[in-house]
Amino acid sequence: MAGLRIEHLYKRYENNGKKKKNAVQNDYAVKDLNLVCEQGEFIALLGPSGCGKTTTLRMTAGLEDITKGDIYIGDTLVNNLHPKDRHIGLAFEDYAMYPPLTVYDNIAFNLKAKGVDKAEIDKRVQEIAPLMQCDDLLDKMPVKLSGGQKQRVNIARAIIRRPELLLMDEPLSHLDGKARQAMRTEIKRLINDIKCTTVYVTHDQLEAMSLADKIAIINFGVLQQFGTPAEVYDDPVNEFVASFIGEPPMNILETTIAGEGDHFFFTFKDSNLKIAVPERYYKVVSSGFKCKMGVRPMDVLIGGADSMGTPEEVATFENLGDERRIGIHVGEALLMLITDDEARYKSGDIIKLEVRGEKTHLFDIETGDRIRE
Ligand SMILES: Nc1ncnc2c1ncn2[C@@H]1O[C@H](COP(=O)(O)OP(=O)(O)OP(=O)(O)O)[C@@H](O)[C@H]1O
Repeated sequence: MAGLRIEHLYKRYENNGKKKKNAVQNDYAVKDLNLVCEQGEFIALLGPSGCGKTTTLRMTAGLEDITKGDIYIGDTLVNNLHPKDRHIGLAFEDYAMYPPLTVYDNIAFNLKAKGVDKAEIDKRVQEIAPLMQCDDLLDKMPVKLSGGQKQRVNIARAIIRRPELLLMDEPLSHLDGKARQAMRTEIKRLINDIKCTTVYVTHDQLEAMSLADKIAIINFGVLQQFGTPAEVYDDPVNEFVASFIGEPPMNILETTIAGEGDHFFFTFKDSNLKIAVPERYYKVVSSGFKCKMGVRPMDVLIGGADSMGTPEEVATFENLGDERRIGIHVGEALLMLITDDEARYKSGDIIKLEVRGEKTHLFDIETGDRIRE
C-alpha cells in the first residue's frame, strides 16, 4: 500500500482543432492540480461532467500522457512508468469482462497472465470472492450477471492483485438507486477490510460524502477545495463548492447589507425578508455592501404562531415522505427550506420564516470566493 502525490499536474488534449463535447474553455482538461492522498486514505474526485476527473485518474493509471507535472505513487515518480509497473488496481465504469470466461477465470485473469502459480491464484480468488460477496458466482458466465454482480466482480478483479493504489472511476454509475446504495455500503466495508489507498471518481456528491476520507472538488480542470466531507460542507471556500455539496443545494441569494442602529441585516431586492448578519462579519460589511448570502435549506425554519419571523407566501411545496420542501420567492430567487413538520402546505399559504443568521455564508459577487470574517 502506498500514498499518492500529484504535483502541478496539467493536461491538454491535442485534437487537431476538433473539440469534444463539453471541451474545457481554457483548453486544459486539468490545470495545476496538487493533491496528496496519504497511505490508506480514500479520496474522492468530485465535480460536474467534463471537469477533468477521469483525465486525472487516467494519468495516474498511466493510460493518458501527462502534459506537465509529476505523479508519485509512494516515493516513486511514475510519470514514465508503464501502467502494469505502477502496482495499481483499476475498476472503471464499463465492466470490460471477458465474455467467454467464467467469473472465476475473469477474476484470476491478470494473475494467470503474470504467471502466478495455480494454487496461489486459487487461494487468492477464494479470499477475495467472499469479501466481494461473489463466491456463489464463480462458475457463472458474465452474461448471466446483474449490474451489481458485474460490478462486484469488476472490483474483485482490481483488488486481487493487491495493488498499492486502487483507482475507481464511477463504479456505481450503471446501477439504479437501490442497488447503488447497497454497493456503496459494500464498497465502504471492503475498503475498511483491505485498507487500500483509493482514489474514487464520482459526480455524485452523496457518494463522495459517504465514502471518502477527503474530497477533491474540481471544476473546469481546477481544484476548488480539498478537505474532509465535514470541511467542504461546513466551510466551503467558494460559491461553487457551497452549491455543489448538499442536497438540496445551499440557497445563494444576492443581497445588500442594511445598517440599522448597531446592527446589520441582509436585505433582498423586491422582498421584505430581513436576516440578521452574524456579528462576526461586522468587520467586513457596511451599509450598502453588496454580496451573495448562502444558507442551507435546513437552516431556514418555519416559526410558530408567536414567532417574530417574516410572514412569507409559500410558492412551492413538495412532500418527499420523510421530509417536506418548501420554496419561497425572495424577489426573483427561490429560497428553499426543508422541514420534517407534518403539516401540508399549498402555494399561497403564509408562513413565518426564520433564518438562522449565524449559519449564513458570504460570497463575493464577482469571484464567488468566500468572504471571511
Ligand atoms: N480523448 C480526449 N480528447 C479530447 N478531449 C478530451 C478527451 N477526453 C476528455 N476530453 C475533454 O477533457 C475534459 C475533461 O474530461 P474528463 O472525461 O476528464 O471529465 P470528467 O470530469 O471525468 O467527466 P465525466 O464525469 O463526464 O466523465 C472535457 O472537456 C472533455 O471533453
